Amino acid sequence: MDAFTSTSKTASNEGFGRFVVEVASLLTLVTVKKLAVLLNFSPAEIDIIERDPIPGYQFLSALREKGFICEESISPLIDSLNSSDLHGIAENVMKSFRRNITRSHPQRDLTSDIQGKKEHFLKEIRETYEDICNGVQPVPYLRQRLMCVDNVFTDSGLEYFHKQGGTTGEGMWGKLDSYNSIFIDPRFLQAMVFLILGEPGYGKSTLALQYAYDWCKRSLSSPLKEVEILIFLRLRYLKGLASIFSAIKQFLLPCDSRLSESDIEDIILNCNSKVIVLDGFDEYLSSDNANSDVTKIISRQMFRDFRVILTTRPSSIPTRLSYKTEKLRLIGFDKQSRERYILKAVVDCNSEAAAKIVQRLQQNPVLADICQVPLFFVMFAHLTYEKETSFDSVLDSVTSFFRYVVSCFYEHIQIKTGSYNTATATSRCATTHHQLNKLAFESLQGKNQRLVWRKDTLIEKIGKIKYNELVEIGILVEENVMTIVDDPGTSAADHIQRRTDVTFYHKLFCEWYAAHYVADYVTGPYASNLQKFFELLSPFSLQYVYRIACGLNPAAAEKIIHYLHSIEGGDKFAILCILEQTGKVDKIKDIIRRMCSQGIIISGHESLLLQRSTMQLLEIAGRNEIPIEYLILSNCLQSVDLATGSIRITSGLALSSKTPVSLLQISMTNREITEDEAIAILEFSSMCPSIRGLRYWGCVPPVSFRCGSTLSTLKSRGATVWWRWDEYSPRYYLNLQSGRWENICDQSEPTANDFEQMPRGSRQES
Ligand SMILES: Nc1ncnc2c1ncn2[C@@H]1O[C@H](COP(=O)(O)OP(=O)(O)OP(=O)(O)O)[C@@H](O)[C@H]1O
Repeated sequence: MDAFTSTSKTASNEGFGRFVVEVASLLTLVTVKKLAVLLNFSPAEIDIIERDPIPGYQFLSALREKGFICEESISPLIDSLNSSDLHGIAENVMKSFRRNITRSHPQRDLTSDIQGKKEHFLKEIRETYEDICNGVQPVPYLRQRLMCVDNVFTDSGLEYFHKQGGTTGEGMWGKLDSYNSIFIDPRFLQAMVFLILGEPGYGKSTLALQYAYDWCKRSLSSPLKEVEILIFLRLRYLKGLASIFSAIKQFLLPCDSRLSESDIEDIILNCNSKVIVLDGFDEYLSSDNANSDVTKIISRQMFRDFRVILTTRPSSIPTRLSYKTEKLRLIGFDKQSRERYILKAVVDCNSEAAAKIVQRLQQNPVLADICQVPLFFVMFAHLTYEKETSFDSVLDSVTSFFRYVVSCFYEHIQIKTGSYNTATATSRCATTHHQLNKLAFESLQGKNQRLVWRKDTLIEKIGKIKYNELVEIGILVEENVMTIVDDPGTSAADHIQRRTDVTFYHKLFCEWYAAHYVADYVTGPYASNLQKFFELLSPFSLQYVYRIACGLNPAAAEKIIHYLHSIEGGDKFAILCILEQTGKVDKIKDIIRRMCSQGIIISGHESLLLQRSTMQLLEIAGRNEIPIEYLILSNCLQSVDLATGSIRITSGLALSSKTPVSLLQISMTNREITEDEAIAILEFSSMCPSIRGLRYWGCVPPVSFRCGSTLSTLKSRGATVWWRWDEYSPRYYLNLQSGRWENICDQSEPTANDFEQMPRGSRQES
């Protein structure tokens, strides 16, 4: 029994009765009928209400009988008023409830019963989590088919950063068995803060929600069943809120909860095992000041006995993190995760239907790479299943994928409303959204990202028609939120207010519209100081904005790629942008030439998409006879196939011997190279007419090579073969006559002992 029920049984009915009478006068017949339908009243029940001389009273009595309202809570009534956009009435109902019920419970002393309050608090936050967990929408327009996170969540792989270099920040990523490992793996016994990183759409919020679900349901398989309290907060809503207790009250408790912020503080102090999940630091960045509670929590100046899970994009890591922080990252969906997702969330275990979806994905390798990103894959899988048609083969870039997805949304809604024809679907989808594009761009700027708007403000900016359309499609999502108004002079009854806020279905949709703005702006008449313009949006935090802008407009691509090429670390990114342009590279040949002249690296740590894009860049270079100064294959060698003249890298992609590379470097610091591999690489190099140099780095090649014809081919071409352990060790070159290594300084041959003594184990990449 909780603190409220223990006293409410003795509470006078008077207060509640007065409340019912007051509220009955606020509810007209039209309102009552609307609410009754929302609350699933039967036609017969509605008929009785309609016939009553005071329908509001009859309706409230029925609500009371059905248990929808009682002295403890009137949430269903408030929620249905809010979802009918009757916010004014909802507020007045709340005021009446507070006025009458509080007055009729003068003896209610919550502080005297902390245990009761705790139970009540846990019950209330569990209910909130249940609502959120049951509202997962894999595709925006499928609102009628909300799913429970547990029915879609696929444990796709979490890696943790294993520190090796003390304070130097060196280390390696290793895979964890499951998302629950952070609570049970002995390596994390001391860890108090878990920083979970993930690129856009990689599933940070979904994972955070799954933790909330496991705790809420006390899932038997979850270590969270032992945890007494779990606080789950989405940081984007906490902007401007300094107090965590205020945030908990505002976002986790029902609007009519009688627990105060200080109650919450007491309850939390009195809990034993505690976890707090803070989702989306990247959307909170601007509020990251030393005085905010969130900052204090993640730096462990507050809630020290909490285990903290913080999710963010890799480009937005908090500066004030506790030294007891473990870094983890989400790695996206591999083939197995994708298949598991389809079976679990799309086809209801129908393996034949699942195979069809997988087959469609495999038909297009670029699409398969894009679908490493769970957000994209999930939309692909559901749309493919829904539409029963193959995805068009022109889906060869993120831009074309997004364009297709958005057009599916429009098409769907038109079919639903009976207004569908291909022409209108396409033209409505292609309609320019200048205001929305601008708003999206501005909302992503700098550290002041702002991804939630008030409904009225947004309507004012983009117009009611467009607004309604985007809400109907599901690209914009309305949310009822409770706010606490602390302005001087605010009466107690007005302290808590409700309003409708709006956000994008997913941040990537905001980036999609912002990309349109970028593409238009940089090719428009006002594009004078582009450097300054680009600095407004960091390309590294918002890669999709730039990639999509390139895909939308080749002229914009030219400018963006020029800019990326001029900034540190922009080259790799520029490759992704180049590939968004679906093959037309004439205008950027000079940039490709410059990139190739500076050398290209393919690393095993990179995403499959980046590897594929880099490979495509090499192909473009080959087709256009652009020489590549050097190519480093770093920790990504899989095998060498001499029959086809190719090197296969770990992602499964192949490098052809026709690639016009001058110097090839094989860096292997993650494992030893075998003798057969080293010889095969040498033979591969002899097959590449352009190769003038081969370098082995960080590995121990064979003592000698006995492949006379290969060596003489290389010699006749004037090629040199080098070997070096690391930048501090001696450099050896291969005598192409004898097939033996010689020290470059004194021509001495390394002894067998020298080879033996080479340190083994993982080292830093060159
Ligand atoms: N592990 C998963 N299991 C099932 N679905 C997932 C998973 N991860 C992501 N998804 C799907 O991808 C969508 C996007 O994921 P989510 O919003 O969690 O990404 P995010 O990393 O938080 O993105 P962002 O950084 O852009 O906010 C989800 O709505 C969900 O449909």
